[in-house]
Parts: sequence; C-alpha cells; structure tokens
Amino acid sequence: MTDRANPNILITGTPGTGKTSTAAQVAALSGLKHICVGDWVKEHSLHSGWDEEHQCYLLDEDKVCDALEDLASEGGCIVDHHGCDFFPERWFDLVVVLQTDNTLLYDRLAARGYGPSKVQENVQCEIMMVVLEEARDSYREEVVQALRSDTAEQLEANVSQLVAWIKQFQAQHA
Ligand SMILES: Nc1ncnc2c1ncn2[C@@H]1O[C@H](COP(=O)(O)OP(=O)(O)OP(=O)(O)O)[C@@H](O)[C@H]1O
Repeated sequence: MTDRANPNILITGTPGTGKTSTAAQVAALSGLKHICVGDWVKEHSLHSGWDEEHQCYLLDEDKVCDALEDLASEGGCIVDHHGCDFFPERWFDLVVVLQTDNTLLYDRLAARGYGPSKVQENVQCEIMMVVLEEARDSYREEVVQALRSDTAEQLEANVSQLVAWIKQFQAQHA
C-alpha cells in the first residue's frame, strides 16, 4: 500500500475523449494538481524535435519521467496523457481510460480542425481500444478503470466519481 496522503491519478485515452476536460474539473474540485503532459513537454522542452508527419512534438519519455518524478513521488497529481506505457507503474493509484463512441469522436476531432488522416488514425485507435489495452498491459488490473465519455452528463458523472474516489483515498491515508 502506498504511503502517499494524496493519490496520483492517470487520465488517459485516445485524443478527444475528454482527458483534459475531466482532469481540469477533478483538479479544480479536489485541489489536486493537473499535469497535462503535452503542455509540460512544450513548456519544459521535454521533446526531441518536431514530428512533421503527426504535427506534434516528439515526446522524450525519459525527460518527461525525470521531470515529473518529484511531483509524482509527493502525490496529489492528476496526469493527463494519451499514452500510458512509459510512466513508472508505482506512480499511479488509479488509471482511468476514457472511451468515446467512434462517431462522436470523429465529430469532435473534425471540429478541432484535424485533417482527415489524423482524424481517421485516432478513430481507428479508439475502435481498436489501443489505449485500454496499453493500460491493461502496463498496470495492475484493479488499478485500471474504463469510463465512457460520450456526453456532458457522463463527463459530469465521471468527475463526481473521481472526486469521491479521491476523498475516500484521503480518508484511508490520513
Ligand atoms: N464527455 C464529453 N461529452 C461531450 N463533449 C466532450 C466530452 N469530453 C470532452 N468533450 C469535448 O471534446 C473536446 C475534446 O476534449 P478534451 O480536450 O478534454 O479531450 P482530450 O482527450 O484531452 O484531447 P487531447 O488528447 O487531444 O488533449 C472538447 O471540445 C470537449 O469540450
């Protein structure tokens, strides 16, 4: 059992499933720190250049883990990222995988201005449940939880559930 007073939660899922929306609200309501890995990579230059094909920075996994180690060890982090297999397993008390209906996800990504191939690649990733599989391969079964994120009501319910889970963790580790 962890000796952290506050839990670390990883919120993962295909781009567009609602990680940042969920993590930001959970952080605001719980007082935990929201770490959007994509933003950290840009702000702290934790990358090894620009990926022209995918139009994003090439994340340097070792640099990201080194940069987050102290915060994660302390606890109280809500980490938001579309991948999950390179973080140390010991960091997370709960790994949430958000899932969205393919048609809804298509519309969300297209509304963002993603090009057809990027939309298709991400929708395919969701259909194949790539991130859920990655989470199940990387963390203990009891730590991984899949949550639907199709509607605003589900977003709200997921946030409430996670805030309640955090309070329970804090009470058990006080
Ligand atoms: N459960 C939901 N119901 C309806 N709309 C949602 C839901 N979750 C997120 N959205 C909307 O979908 C879009 C993408 O959400 P968000 O940026 O939180 O996703 P993300 O998974 O963090 O994406 P990325 O990995 O690219 O950062 C936003 O416009 C957001 O308002």
